[in-house]
Amino acid sequence: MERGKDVAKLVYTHVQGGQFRWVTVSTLMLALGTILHLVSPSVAGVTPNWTTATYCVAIHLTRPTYRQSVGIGLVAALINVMTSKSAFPYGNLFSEPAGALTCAILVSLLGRMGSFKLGKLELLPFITGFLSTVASGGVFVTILYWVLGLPTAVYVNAMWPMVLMVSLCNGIVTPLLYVPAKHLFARRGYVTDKMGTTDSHEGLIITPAHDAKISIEHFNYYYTKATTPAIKNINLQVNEGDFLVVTGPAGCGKSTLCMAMTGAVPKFYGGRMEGMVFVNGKATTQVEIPDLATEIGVVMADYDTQLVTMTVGEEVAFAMENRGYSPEQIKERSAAVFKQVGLEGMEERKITSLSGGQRQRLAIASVLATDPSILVLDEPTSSLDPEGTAELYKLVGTLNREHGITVVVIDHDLHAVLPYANRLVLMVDGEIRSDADVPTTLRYMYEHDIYVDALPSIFVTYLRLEAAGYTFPAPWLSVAAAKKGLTSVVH
Ligand SMILES: Nc1ncnc2c1ncn2[C@@H]1O[C@H](COP(=O)(O)OP(=O)(O)OP(=O)(O)O)[C@@H](O)[C@H]1O
Repeated sequence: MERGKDVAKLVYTHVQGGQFRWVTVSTLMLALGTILHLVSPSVAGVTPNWTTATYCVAIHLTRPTYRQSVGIGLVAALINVMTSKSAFPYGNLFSEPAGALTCAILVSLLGRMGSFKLGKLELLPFITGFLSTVASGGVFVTILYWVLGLPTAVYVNAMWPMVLMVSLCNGIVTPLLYVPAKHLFARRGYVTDKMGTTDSHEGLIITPAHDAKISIEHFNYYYTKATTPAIKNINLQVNEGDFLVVTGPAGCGKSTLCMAMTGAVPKFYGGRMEGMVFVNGKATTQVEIPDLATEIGVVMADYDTQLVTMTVGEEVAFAMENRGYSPEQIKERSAAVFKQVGLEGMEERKITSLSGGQRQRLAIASVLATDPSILVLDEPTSSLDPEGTAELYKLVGTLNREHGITVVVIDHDLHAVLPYANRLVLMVDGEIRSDADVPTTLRYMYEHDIYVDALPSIFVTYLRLEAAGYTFPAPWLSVAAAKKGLTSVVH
């Protein structure tokens, strides 16, 4: 274990696609393999085993675990069984997992021994393409020999030579597929140009400098392939009980900051991160995204995409089932959460029959189900009408004040949310320009002419009257505050 790592010097690079990268890449490669398998002609009865060649490429590029590799092999086997014209294709169910496992073992063992190169040519895809096909073909013909009771002479003199010929073909086609696939996926950010450059913070002890619910320290972030950072040197602490609003012009980095709080930046989006984001004292690079979700619940602007079941009750239960709650716990917690968000009695309703505002509440209920202490809402009102917006923020304000949930809201539309906020952060071009109480940041925006369109008109009126020489006991963030202020002047 390394101790005392300076957070300002931490760097973490990650490839895009996170923990599901191997699924994406192997699915695309197997789809290509299936097409090639269906269209490629055979020369003198010999054709490459395209399925094996394509999953070898996927395993090379993403380096899945042995178990994941066997899974890739099983998917390949099912494709082969379904597309095969052979009388007994079921041997594939054993042969393809064996081929995929052989490839994974070779990539892992030989990869550790360094790069095998002949000039610029990488030899590893040739070796794995050949030997994985020997393994998979060998298992396949051996099963065929046993099941069909074929003569040993046929097995030795016809089947094995055929396996070796196909393996040789695969030794040639695997590198031919590997090179363009590597460049293509690297261009999309799914694999790094140099395999093995993904950093790991495993084993490091990384501690926050601040005792906050969320502590963002010396944080810079570059999206994959970006040359300029989307987030620049951010230091921000969200304290327990805060209702923090983050605002700023389009493209200033608000959503990126929000995703960094959930660990999705950089663990899902990939890219390069400097510094650290801590949630409840844990470095986000050292916690898996689903584990972080029990501490920090996130509702996105397109909240409908977060709803995956048919009924309201199932939606909230689903979140808890995934976290291993017992049926009794699910019942008890569901009732509490529906009460919190004001959806009691709607458990049996179809989600499609709910209004936009109700679906938004349901999305909040399902993230609250696992009892996170922090709630992050990224532009939650973008598809709500003014009434729905007001109701939503009333609910979030109650969750904050009465249930002690720390809240971070990202929004353009400030007038509805600010009456509940205790802090307002202004971001411009990836940087924080103001982090203060609400009136101070609003005044900063007005005086520096930054994003003034978002200023609540009541506050602008207050500032104009103040500039004209009137003084009021408190700034105006609501009509009620303005009435109070005006009354104090008149009387
Ligand atoms: N997946 C991505 N890949 C590459 N660049 C991205 C990606 N998402 C955002 N960016 C870039 O990062 C910068 C910050 O974007 P972000 O979405 O965080 O801003 P925002 O303030 O939330 O914008 P908006 O208010 O329009 O939602 C922008 O320049 C954007 O183009």
